[in-house]
Amino acid sequence: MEFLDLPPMLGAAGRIRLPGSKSISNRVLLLAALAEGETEIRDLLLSDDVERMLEALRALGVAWKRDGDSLDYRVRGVGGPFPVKAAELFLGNAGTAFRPLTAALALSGGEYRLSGVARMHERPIGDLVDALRQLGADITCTASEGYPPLHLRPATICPGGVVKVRGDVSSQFLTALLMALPLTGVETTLEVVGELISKPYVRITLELMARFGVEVEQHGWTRFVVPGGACYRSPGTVFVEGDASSASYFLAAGAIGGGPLRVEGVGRSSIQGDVRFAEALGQLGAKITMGDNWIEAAAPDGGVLKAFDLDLNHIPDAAMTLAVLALFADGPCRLRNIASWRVKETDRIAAMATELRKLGAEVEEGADYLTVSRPARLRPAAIDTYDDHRIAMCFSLVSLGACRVRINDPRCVNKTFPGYFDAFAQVARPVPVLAIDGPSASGKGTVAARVAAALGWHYLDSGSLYRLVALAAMRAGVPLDDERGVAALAAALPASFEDGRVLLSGEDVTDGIRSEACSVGASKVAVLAAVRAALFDRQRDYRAAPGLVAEGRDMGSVVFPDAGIKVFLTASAEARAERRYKQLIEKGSAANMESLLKDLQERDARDAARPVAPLLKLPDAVLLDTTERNVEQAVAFVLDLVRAGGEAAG
Ligand SMILES: Nc1ncnc2c1ncn2[C@@H]1O[C@H](COP(=O)(O)OP(=O)(O)OP(=O)(O)O)[C@@H](O)[C@H]1O
Ligand SMILES: Nc1ccn([C@H]2C[C@H](O)[C@@H](COP(=O)(O)O)O2)c(=O)n1
Repeated sequence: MEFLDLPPMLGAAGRIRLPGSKSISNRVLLLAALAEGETEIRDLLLSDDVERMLEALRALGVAWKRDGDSLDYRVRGVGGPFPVKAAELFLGNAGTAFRPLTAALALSGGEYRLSGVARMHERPIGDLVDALRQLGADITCTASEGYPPLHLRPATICPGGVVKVRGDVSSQFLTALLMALPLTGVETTLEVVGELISKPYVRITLELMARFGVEVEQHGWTRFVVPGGACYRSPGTVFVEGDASSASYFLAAGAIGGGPLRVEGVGRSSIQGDVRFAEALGQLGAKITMGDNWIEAAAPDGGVLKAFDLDLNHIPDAAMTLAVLALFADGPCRLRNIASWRVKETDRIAAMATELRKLGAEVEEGADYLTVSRPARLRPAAIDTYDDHRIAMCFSLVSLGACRVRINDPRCVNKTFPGYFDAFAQVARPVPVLAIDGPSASGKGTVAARVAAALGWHYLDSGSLYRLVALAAMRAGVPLDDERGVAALAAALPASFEDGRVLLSGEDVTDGIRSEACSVGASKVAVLAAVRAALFDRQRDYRAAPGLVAEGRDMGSVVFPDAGIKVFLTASAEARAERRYKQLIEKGSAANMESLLKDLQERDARDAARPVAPLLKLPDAVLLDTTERNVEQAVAFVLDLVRAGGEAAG
């Protein structure tokens, strides 16, 4: 499974230009296709769901053209029902394509088969099918009644009168009927049965239909009269707003990551309901400012968001972002009236509850609500994303809680925001890491500890972990080449570090792990892949604000490959043996230069030749050879490098 590891972040600020709105893009494409005349669509969203709509339109006889590599498209409308009367359409998991196309095709007098991915076939469409059958449409649910795939056959459509449609499962059913009914040319009334959910999305539909020349008479949220004799006409050019649901992740990042963080492409004049996410964020204490086409968020005074209890029926998609923000609030939070989450890309109530719990949150899940209580400390976790773009995007925010997080299958964001993680990386500042790797006795430990002290950063001596594992194995009588046995010890290593002392099960072993037996043992257990894997997360947990200096053999290559500065610190084998010799003599231990040099060369060879995480100088590491440099000079060199942002050369 592909995954993306996000390190803990220090904060987030900056500006993001949002991709186009998915809801507007797919509605405008369909309206432009059914309209008379050519429509120029600017800033269309480029994503999987929009691709599905574009492919379907082409298969249905609608000519469209992209202007070079831009986000601008020209659609030549067919001025009525689709001209192609037989087609098989695969619509992935795009609800905004599947539902409206079902309605438009049911009224187009052809034979069509519509299918999608497995999850699409679990998402209900029965309410829309029932409504279309009232008009005379011939629709068969080929696998299971009420669910895709669908088979549509030519039928005698009898428009006019009143068509009833349920509005309490998905507002897309009403949207689909509203957009398709002008194809009949006959005035028809839609009556909503049950409480209409996600009303702002219906508002987008009505607003866009009006731009294409069809004004629907609206009676509250229960009756909609689609006029007779009306047909869609191209308005010429349509600009697609930025996606307000996508804006939610960045506004949230500004609120928990300090900010200010500005999103461009949506604002006060937006027709998307999800701009009201900003209002909700304001209720949590975030500082929100807004212009016609932008919104900016910054952390509340005091830095902590207020706990909330909100009805989120009007912003079901952006509400997922609030579920993650509950991890940053000062008390238990409740998200109410979100039953529609159950029939989205996945059962989002169940999925969010499961993933929030992995982070240590206490979550209560109801039919249409979630309550979330943050843990005292977030626990790093691998988040499953259920092929749901919004789960991937909203859980990226966890990294702003001083917590590393793994996002499994991160490409699922392609559904609506293919460049999401690049955009997130533009505004989120990771906790910096300085990685110092090099051979034994090169001076890494001495230099790293001094640099860390000078910067006020944390310090990781990764070699001491391998030394501790070797010591624990020798004490437990586990052979050093017993990979499973040693890895089991490494996974549960009862080690701690206090004021420069190293403790194993509470016993001070600071000097003990520096013995030659432990040095040789460490280099033996370090070749075992399972041991390295067992220590991997433990090392990554050292990354904490304000920064980390990590030293060892694979800090820059494996444990912190995204380290901002990488140093390869070395010295000639003779210089290193001499330093080790002096070190031992000063401690009152016996030492022999010749055997020290031989041991060191053997260990160098073992560290460099092992197949897992071998010691090597990475192309992006700065070489620091200390053969002719003393400790102070080496420390000054590294500090200069940090101050220059890692650009100086060795
Ligand atoms: N540039 C230097 N010049 C002279 N002596 C140095 C220099 N750097 C470190 N030393 C000395 O060399 C000895 C070994 O250094 P240190 O323990 O920091 O190396 P190391 O690379 O961390 O070793 P190991 O990998 O075995 O833990 C120490 O006594 C240290 O004071
Ligand atoms: N990241 C690391 C750190 C250390 N090792 C190995 C290499 C040595 O043989 C042993 C002890 O390390 P030292 O204290 O000398 O730095 O552990 C490693 O493989 N990877």
